Amino acid sequence: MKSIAVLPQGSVSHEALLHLFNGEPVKLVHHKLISDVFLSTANGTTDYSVIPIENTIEGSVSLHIDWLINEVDLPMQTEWIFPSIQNLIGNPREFTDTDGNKDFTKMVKILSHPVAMAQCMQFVRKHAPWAELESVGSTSEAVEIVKNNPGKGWAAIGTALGAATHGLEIVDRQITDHNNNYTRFVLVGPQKIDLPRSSTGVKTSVLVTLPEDFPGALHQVLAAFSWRKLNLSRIESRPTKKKLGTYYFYIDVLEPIESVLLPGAIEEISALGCQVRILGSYPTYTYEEEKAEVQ
Ligand SMILES: O=C(O)C(=O)C[C@]1(C(=O)O)C=C[C@@H](O)C=C1
Repeated sequence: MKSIAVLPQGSVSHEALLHLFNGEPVKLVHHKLISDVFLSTANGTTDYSVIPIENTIEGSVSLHIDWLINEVDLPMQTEWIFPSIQNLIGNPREFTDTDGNKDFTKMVKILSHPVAMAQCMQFVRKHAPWAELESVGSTSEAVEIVKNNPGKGWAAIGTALGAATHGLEIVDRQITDHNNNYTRFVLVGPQKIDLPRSSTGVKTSVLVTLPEDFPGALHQVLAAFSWRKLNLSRIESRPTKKKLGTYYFYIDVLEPIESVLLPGAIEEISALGCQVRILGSYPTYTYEEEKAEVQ
């Protein structure tokens, strides 16, 4: 049975993983921090790690992309999209007035994962702008902390599964600022994986470092893809962390690495003096509702 490292039970990552495996038995190894999720597969304890890398509202989860680039050498083996549905979770009796109406004036503190918190900032500013905000390692850790601190006016932003896991109630349902809130997850690990569902596409993620003092280098890199009509779905720059003003370009190409034209493009880019690293070439799975909304 495959073993998979993932954030704690009831996190969005956990929900997303259950969706991807669609009932196929897997051994889950939960970790409080995403760094430990990465390290678990990097040091061989688990076969794969679940990593959130991009969100509709918040954009790239930069910390996780930086880990993939700088801290570990774990190929991406699959990518899938899953909705992040966030709720306000706590003990409703703490947030109800004497007439039984919702009353957030006693909300002292709201805890969540920083990405989940950012997805709900309009709600927070509107209903409890006075509340202290505290970031923790996952939405489910936030729920657990609230559960362990009753009567203090604390609430968590998290999933319905997180509320059920820790025996707390949903005070307000679906509080995300935009309805179409999806997260792109990747499964990283040394081995390819076969999944019990059919993929919706294939992608290759490439990391390109440009040579210094080469005017027009990025233009030439992009030209190597464009004249071959290789479709790019994302390009993003990240600091190399080695010298101020030097960047990697993270590029997603909608082709498998073994396609006819992609190896030629990579050769051409290397010949320009760029360093090229393949982060993975893998199947992608689109969430059905998201596909319908985008079309
Ligand atoms: O805290 C969680 O529940 C997570 O799975 C982490 C995470 C993230 O790192 O982006 C995953 C998806 C959500 O959109 C918000 C938080």
